[in-house]
Amino acid sequence: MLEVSRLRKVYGADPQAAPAIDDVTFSVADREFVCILGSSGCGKSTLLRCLSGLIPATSGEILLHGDPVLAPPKDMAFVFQDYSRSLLPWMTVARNVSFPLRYKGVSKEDAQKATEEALEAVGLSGRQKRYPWQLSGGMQQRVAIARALAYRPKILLMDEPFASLDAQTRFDLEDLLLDIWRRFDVTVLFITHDIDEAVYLADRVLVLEAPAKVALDVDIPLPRPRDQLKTKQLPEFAELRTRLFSAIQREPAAL
Ligand SMILES: Nc1ncnc2c1ncn2[C@@H]1O[C@H](COP(=O)(O)OP(=O)(O)OP(=O)(O)O)[C@@H](O)[C@H]1O
Repeated sequence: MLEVSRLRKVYGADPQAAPAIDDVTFSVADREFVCILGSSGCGKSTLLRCLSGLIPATSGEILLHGDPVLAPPKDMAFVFQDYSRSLLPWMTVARNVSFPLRYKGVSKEDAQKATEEALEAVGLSGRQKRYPWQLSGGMQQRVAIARALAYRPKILLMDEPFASLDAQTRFDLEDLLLDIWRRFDVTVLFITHDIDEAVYLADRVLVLEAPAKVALDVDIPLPRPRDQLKTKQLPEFAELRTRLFSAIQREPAAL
């Protein structure tokens, strides 16, 4: 369980500066898939960076399984939008996936096994000896996902991981992620500004409004497994999309 209460973040030392996050409270249950939706600049990435322990909050509390998050927790992994900067170009695909495991104290044999399993899960078994720059953008993002998976996280934080990919690759990776989420029993917190993506993936969608306040918390009761065509044709899908779209446009009627 992840619990966020009264979180506030002001960048810099000036206490009068506008907050990037004002007053955010929510919780995420174990194995839940939660999407965070909000317009550009409303504080989504700042929120994720605070949750990951990469930057300190100005005030408020983040608890992961009851423990305060003050630094990146061991059982948390991240996938960011910019895969080209998160993969190390001088390391092979296999090394990119396995190197964080050394810092976790995993033996060489176990790291190799976890790497092979993770690369298989993302459909890249045959590319272990390639370098990231020899792969397409979608494949590079699969490597980043494999690296997160090999780490065996209990919670996966993803910051617009598919935003810079073409539509077909994006749909494929959304389905891959749902499959992985089901198989690996992981909690996922996924940031996006794509309403369809949020509704398609999530159990629950939180809408943030600037400066990062939770404006809406919506359950997504669509049946699983989901299907890119059939799920998106459901009338409930269209209703949820309209409701979230109105909330993002800040139409009071929708809130
Ligand atoms: N390192 C920083 N120093 C100062 N201000 C920052 C910093 N990072 C972000 N901000 C400010 O905090 C606010 C929220 O930014 P953030 O990147 O969290 O928004 P976002 O919702 O993720 O945006 P986008 O969807 O465009 O990525 C913005 O006003 C931004 O200018």
